[in-house]
Amino acid sequence: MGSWRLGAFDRLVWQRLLAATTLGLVGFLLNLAPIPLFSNIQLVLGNIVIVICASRLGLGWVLWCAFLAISGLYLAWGHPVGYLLFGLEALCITLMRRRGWYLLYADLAYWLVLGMPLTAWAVNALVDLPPEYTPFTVLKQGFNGLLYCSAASLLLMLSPRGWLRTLRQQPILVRNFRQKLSHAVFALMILALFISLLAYTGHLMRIQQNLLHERLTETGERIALQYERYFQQHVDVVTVAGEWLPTTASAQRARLSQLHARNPGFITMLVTDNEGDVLAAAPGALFDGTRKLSVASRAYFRQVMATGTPYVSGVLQGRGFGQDPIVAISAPWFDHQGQIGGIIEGSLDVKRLLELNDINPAVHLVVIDDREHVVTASEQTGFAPLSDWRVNIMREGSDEQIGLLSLGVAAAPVADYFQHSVTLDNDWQLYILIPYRPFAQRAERQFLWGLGLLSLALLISVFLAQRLSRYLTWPLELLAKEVAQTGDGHTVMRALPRGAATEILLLRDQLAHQRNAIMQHQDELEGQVAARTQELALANKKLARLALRDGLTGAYNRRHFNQTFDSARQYSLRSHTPLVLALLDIDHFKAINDSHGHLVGDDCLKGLVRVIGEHFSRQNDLLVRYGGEEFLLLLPQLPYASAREQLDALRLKVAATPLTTTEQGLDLLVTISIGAIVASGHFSDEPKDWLNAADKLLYQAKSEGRDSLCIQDCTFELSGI
Ligand SMILES: Nc1nc2c(ncn2[C@@H]2O[C@H](COP(=O)(O)OP(=O)(O)OP(=O)(O)O)[C@@H](O)[C@H]2O)c(=O)[nH]1
Repeated sequence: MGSWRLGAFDRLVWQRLLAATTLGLVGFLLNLAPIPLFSNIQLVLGNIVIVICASRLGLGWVLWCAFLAISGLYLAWGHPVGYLLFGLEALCITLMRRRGWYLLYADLAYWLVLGMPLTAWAVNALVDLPPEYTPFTVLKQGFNGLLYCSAASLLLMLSPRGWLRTLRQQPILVRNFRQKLSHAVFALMILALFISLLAYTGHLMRIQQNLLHERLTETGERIALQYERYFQQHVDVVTVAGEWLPTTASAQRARLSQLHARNPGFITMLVTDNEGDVLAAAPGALFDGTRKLSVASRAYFRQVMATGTPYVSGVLQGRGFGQDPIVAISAPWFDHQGQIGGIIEGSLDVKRLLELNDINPAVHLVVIDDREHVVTASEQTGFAPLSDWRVNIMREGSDEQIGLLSLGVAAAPVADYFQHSVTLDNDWQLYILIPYRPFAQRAERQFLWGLGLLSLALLISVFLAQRLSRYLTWPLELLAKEVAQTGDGHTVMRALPRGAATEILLLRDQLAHQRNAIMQHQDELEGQVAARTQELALANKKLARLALRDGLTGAYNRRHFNQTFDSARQYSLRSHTPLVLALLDIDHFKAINDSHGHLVGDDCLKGLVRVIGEHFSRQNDLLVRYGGEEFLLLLPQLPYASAREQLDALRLKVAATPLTTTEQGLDLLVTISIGAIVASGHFSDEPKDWLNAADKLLYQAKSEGRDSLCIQDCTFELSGI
C-alpha cells in the first residue's frame, strides 16, 4: 500500500515536471524572437506560458517554467534584467492566484505596484538606454505584461474543461456571473484593443518610414550629384588652369590670383616648379616669393609629377598656409617644350560642401573619404573634420528599410539616426542622417494616446459588462428572494423590473404558475390531513370508550373501576361523606341461559344495565360489570339510610320490570340479590377489602333466599375507631 502511494506521488511529480518544462520550452522558443515594434522596443509574448503555468501549478514549478522562458529573452536581449522583472511577476501572480485572485487582476496589480517602478529602475541602471526612452519603455512593459496575461486568460477560458486537472495545485475560483463576465470582457478588450493599437501604430510607422525612406534616398541622390559637380568643377578648374598656365612667375601669380578670386571654394592656391618649390600662391599675401617654400614631400605634388595627371587627395589638414581641413586638387602645368614645369594646386575648403545645398536643417550630412576619415559633417553630429568615422551601424539600409546607426561621438546630442549612404564617384561616402528621436517620439506619442484610449475603452467595457450582468443577475436575485419567501405568508409573486430579459420574465411566470399549483396541492393535502385527523380522533375516542366499557352492556369494566375507585374514596375522605359499594347478581341466571338461550341471557343483562342506569342516574354514580352476570355499583355521597332505601327500591324495580322477552314473546322477569357496604374513605385504601366485604354480604343475600338486599353500615365502626 505504502509503495503504491509513493508510486502515485512520483507519477504526479513527473507529470508536473513535464508540464512545467514543456511550457517553459515553448516560452523559451517564443522569447528567442521578441516581436520588434520599432527601435529597440519589442513585444514579449513567450511569457504567456508563465501565466498558464501559474493558473494550475504551485510556486516551484512556475518558477522553473519562468526560468526556462526568460532564458530565451536573456539570449535575445543579452542582459539578465528579464529574470528579475518576469521572475518576480511569476512569483507574485502565483501567490496571489493561490489567495483567490484572477491572474489578470494579479498581473495588473503586479505591474502597477512593482513591475513598472522596477522597469524604470532597470532601464536606467542596468540597460544602456537613453533616459528619454524610460517612460515609454515602462508603460510599454506594463501593457505588454497585461497583453500576454489576457491572452493566457482567454486561452485558459477556451481550454477544454478539466485541462491539466489532475496536476492542479491552485484552488478552483468560485465567482458569480458578474465577476466572471467582467473578467472575460477585461481580458478580451485588452487583447483586442492592444492588438488593434499595435497594428494601427505599426501601419502608421510603416507609412512614415516609407516617406522618410523616399526623402532620404532623394536627398542623397541630389546632394551626391551636387558634391560630385562641385568636386569635378574644381578639378576642371585646376586641370584647365594647369594646361594654360603662363610660364613666368609674375604671370603665374596674376593668373593664380584671378583663379582664386573666381573660385572661392579654394582656400588657397599655389604653383610650384618641378622641384616642388612654391613659385606663386593665392591669396598673394600668403607668399611674396622672398622665402623658399617646398611642397616636394606632399602627395599632391609627387603623384602629379609621377603620373602627369590631375590628382585629388583625401581630406587632410592644411600645413603650408593654414590649418584648415582641405582636399588638395592638383594638376601639372607645362613649359614651352611641353615638359611638366611643376604643379598647380588648389586647397578645397571642405566646409563649403555643407553650404552648397539648401536642405532641411533637420537633415544632417557627413562625408567620409575612402580612409574613413570625416571630410565634413554637420555640426549637430559632433564629428570634426579629419576625425575617424566611428559609428555603430544598427541596421544597414536596404530598398525596403531605412538604415539605423548610432553615433559613437560623446559630443553628439542625439545618438541615433536614420541613415542613408551614397558612394560618390571618388569612392567617398555621403551619409544623410535624420535624427531618430523625433520620429520615435512621434511614435511614442501615438502609442501613448492609443494606450490612453485603450484604458478608457477598457473602463467603459468593464462598466458595461457590470451593467449587462446586472441586467441578468438582478432580476434573478429578486426572483430567488421571492421564491425563498414562499411559505412566509407570501402568496403573490411581485412583478420583476420592466427591463428584465424576456427569458427571466418567462421563468418568473413559470415559477409563479408552479408555485400556485404547489399551494393548491398543499391546501388539498391539508384538508385531507384535517379529515383524517378528525376520523382518527373519533376512532381514538371509540377505542378509549371500548377500553373502559363492557362491550355487551355498555357498563364500565373492571379497569375503569380500578382507576376511579381511589379518587371516589379520596373524595369521601375530603368531603366526610359516605361511599357505597354494592355487588348485584342476577338470581339463577344459569337457568335463564339454559332455558332461553344465551342471546336472551345477553338481552337480559343489557336490560338490567338499562334499569340500573335509570335508577342511579347521578353523574358520579358508577355502574361496573364486574363478572359474567355480576355488577358493581359505586355510589358516592350516599348515607346508609338512603343507600338502603334506594338499593332496595332497585331490587324491587328489577323484579317488576321485564328485562327482555323470550322467544315465545313472553316478558322475562328476573330478581337480583345485592350485597352492599356503606363506609367512609377510612374503611380501607385497598379496593379488594371493599369488594370482599360486599361479596360476603352478597353471599349472605343469596343464602337468605335471593331477591334480597344485605347492606352493612361501616361508617359507625370507623368513626368509633
Ligand atoms: N347469557 C349469558 N350468560 C352468561 C354471561 N356471563 C355469565 N353467564 C352465565 O351466567 C351463569 C351464572 O351462573 P351461576 O354463577 O352458577 O349462578 P346462577 O345460575 O345465577 O345462580 P345463583 O347466582 O346462585 O342464583 C352461567 O351459566 C354463565 O354461563 C353472559 O354474558 N351472557
